Amino acid sequence: MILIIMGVSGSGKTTVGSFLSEKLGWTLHEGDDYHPKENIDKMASGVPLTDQDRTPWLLLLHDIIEREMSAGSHAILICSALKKLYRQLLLFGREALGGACQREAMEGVVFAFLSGSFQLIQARMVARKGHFMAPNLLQSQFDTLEPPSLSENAVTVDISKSLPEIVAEIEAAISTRL
Ligand SMILES: Nc1ncnc2c1ncn2[C@@H]1O[C@H](COP(=O)(O)OP(=O)(O)O)[C@@H](O)[C@H]1O
Ligand SMILES: O=C(O)[C@H](O)[C@@H](O)[C@H](O)[C@H](O)COP(=O)(O)O
Repeated sequence: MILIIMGVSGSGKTTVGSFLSEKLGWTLHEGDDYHPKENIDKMASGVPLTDQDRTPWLLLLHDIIEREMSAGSHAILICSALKKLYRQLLLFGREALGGACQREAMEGVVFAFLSGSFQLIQARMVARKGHFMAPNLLQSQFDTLEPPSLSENAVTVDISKSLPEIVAEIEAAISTRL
C-alpha cells in the first residue's frame, strides 16, 4: 500500500508521516525533497507555486509511487497534493495531463487528508522554526486546496486532535484496506 499524507503547509504532514513510518516500518518519501531549487526559492520568498511549477515535481513523485507499487512495497509519501488534478498526476502521471482523466482513485493508494482551520495551522506555522516555507503563503495554500472526496479513496483527519489520535485514525483506515 502507498499512503499519501496530504494537506496544506503546516498541517502536520511531516510530523504524522515520520511517526507512522517509524511505527509501521514503511519507507518514507518526503515530497518537499523533490522540489527543484527554483520552487523552494520561490516559496521561501513568499511567492506561491503555479500548476506549471508543480507539474514536473508531481510527475517525479508519480514515478516514486510507481516504483514502490511495482516492488510490492508499503510506503508513505508526504505531499501537499492540494488539488484534484495534482492527486491525479500523482496516481496516473502524464495520463492526467490535458484534463481528460476520468479516473479518481487507484487500488492500493490511500490519501490521508490532514484538515484544520486556518487559525490553528497559522499558529503552528509561526511557531515552527527553521523551515523554508514563508508563513504568508498559507492563504494561497487554502485558496488552492480542493479537499479530497471519498471517491478518491481518502480519509479526512481532524488535526486539532493529538498526534496519537491522528495516527490511530489513519492506521484504522488503512487496516481496512490492507
Ligand atoms: N497534532 C499536532 N498537535 C500539535 N502540534 C502539531 C501537530 N502536528 C504537527 N504539529 C506541529 O505543527 C508544525 C507543523 O507541522 P509539520 O509536520 O511541519 O507540517 P507540514 O509537514 O504539513 O508542513 C510543527 O511544528 C509540528 O510540531
Ligand atoms: O505545492 C506546494 O505549494 C508545496 O508543495 C507546498 O504545499 C508545501 O507544503 C511546501 O513544500 C511547504 O512544505 P511543508 O508542507 O513541509 O510546509
